[in-house]
Amino acid sequence: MSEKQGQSTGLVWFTKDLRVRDNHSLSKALSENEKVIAVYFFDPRQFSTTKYGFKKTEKFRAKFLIETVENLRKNLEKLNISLLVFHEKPELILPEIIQTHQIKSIYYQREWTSEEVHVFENLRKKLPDCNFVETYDQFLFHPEDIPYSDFSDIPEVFTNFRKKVEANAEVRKCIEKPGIQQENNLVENNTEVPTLKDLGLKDFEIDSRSAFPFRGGEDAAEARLKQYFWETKNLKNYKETRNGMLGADYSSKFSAWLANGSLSPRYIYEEVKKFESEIVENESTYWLIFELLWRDYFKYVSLKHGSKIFQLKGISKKDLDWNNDSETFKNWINGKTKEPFINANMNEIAATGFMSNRGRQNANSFWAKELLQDWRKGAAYFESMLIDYDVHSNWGNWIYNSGVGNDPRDRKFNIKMQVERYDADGKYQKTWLK
Ligand SMILES: Cc1cc2nc3c(=O)[nH]c(=O)nc-3n(C[C@H](O)[C@H](O)[C@H](O)COP(=O)(O)OP(=O)(O)OC[C@H]3O[C@@H](n4cnc5c(N)ncnc54)[C@H](O)[C@@H]3O)c2cc1C
Repeated sequence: MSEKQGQSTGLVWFTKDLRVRDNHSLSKALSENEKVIAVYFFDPRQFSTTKYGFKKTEKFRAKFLIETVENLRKNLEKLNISLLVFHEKPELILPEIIQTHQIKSIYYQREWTSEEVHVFENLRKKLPDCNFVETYDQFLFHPEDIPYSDFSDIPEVFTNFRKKVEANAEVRKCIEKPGIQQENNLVENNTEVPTLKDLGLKDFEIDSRSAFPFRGGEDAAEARLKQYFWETKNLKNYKETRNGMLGADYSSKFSAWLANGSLSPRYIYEEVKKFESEIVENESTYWLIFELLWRDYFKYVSLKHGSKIFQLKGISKKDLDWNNDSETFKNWINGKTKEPFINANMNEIAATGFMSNRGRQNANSFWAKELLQDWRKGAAYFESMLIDYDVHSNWGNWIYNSGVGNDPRDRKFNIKMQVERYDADGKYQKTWLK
């Protein structure tokens, strides 16, 4: 339905699409309803302790998320849209909101991994009269636009996927930020954004060595893009610097904002195209889009293979022998292995919630292919710690680097050679082995 329903109120349920710009659920709700309100849930399940004994979400991502939701609330308020915020399971609160505000339709980003689907399915059962409007809004290349009619046709090799997508699909244009609504669109809102303490976590100062010294939220994301592209023009050297490990500027650092949806990949794409026409078009400008295609690819891998990405065999048919030694795990996470380079990386993630792509590949390969430990425990630890945790990118990269995914070469990283190539002067290790 594209016309406004008489006096209807639509609810935008924000999940991992925490932005105002280029947000399809928000735009759709505004175009189809007289009034629109919004809601966000800090779901306690996301802050519980895992079977491995650590938090599902550690303080780094939690703080970033709090900042993101505060910023979203402010930006929505400027449009006269209220964001209700709860620290509770959605299925316990949504039915009441639906009733109080006489909501006919709920708009949200479509997800397909098991935990998210479980919540949505539960709600559909509880609210049979409600219209659930789902939109894929996390991709660069929309699922309806890629040249595969069925997800089962997605190739197992990234290059085959990339080439066909690049030749046959286009990135959809961003939609503009919505206009300001009438003041009577606002509703009474006594809800509060929880603190780290409310989520069972301790407050902390950002480590001065952090490669990710940024705040959460759409405003910070756009400021970072402006700085990386337009002020410093770092984008034009991205391909040469992207394998760096120290400082904020060797790579874009877009991942954390992309992961919670405060930055749209289509917006990045449009800005790259603008940069190419106004400043320079080179291998580096292309490479950022190339990396965003990797991001898409892991989403398509999980759409194709479902929960296999969380299972020991991954998407392979390999029955490998995996160990499960708790002392080895402790040494790995505490930076006490025999490899100083791995230790430095593990110290970095423990102190900041961030690790470079180079570091992640090495830490993963060492855990799974050198120590031969259950790769899922390593992936779960990264899920806990990473400020930019994304279910598809994390588990997809982990199966890829552990030999149970879609790396056609099944590489094991030679740590000594990696050090020679990426930390020959030892600066990175000196920074993180203090
Ligand atoms: C074991 C392992 C776990 C990972 N877990 C995550 C995760 O949970 N969340 C996450 O966003 N990325 C993950 N990555 C991918 C990658 O390491 C990060 O996206 C990247 O380091 C983030 O820094 P950046 O934004 O500066 O990247 P840039 O080099 O600036 O790249 C730009 C964007 O491209 C995408 N991208 C780049 N490399 C990859 C990749 N290998 N896979 C998927 N997307 C990529 C990201 O969205 C990134 O923000 C993981 C990689 C490995 C090897």
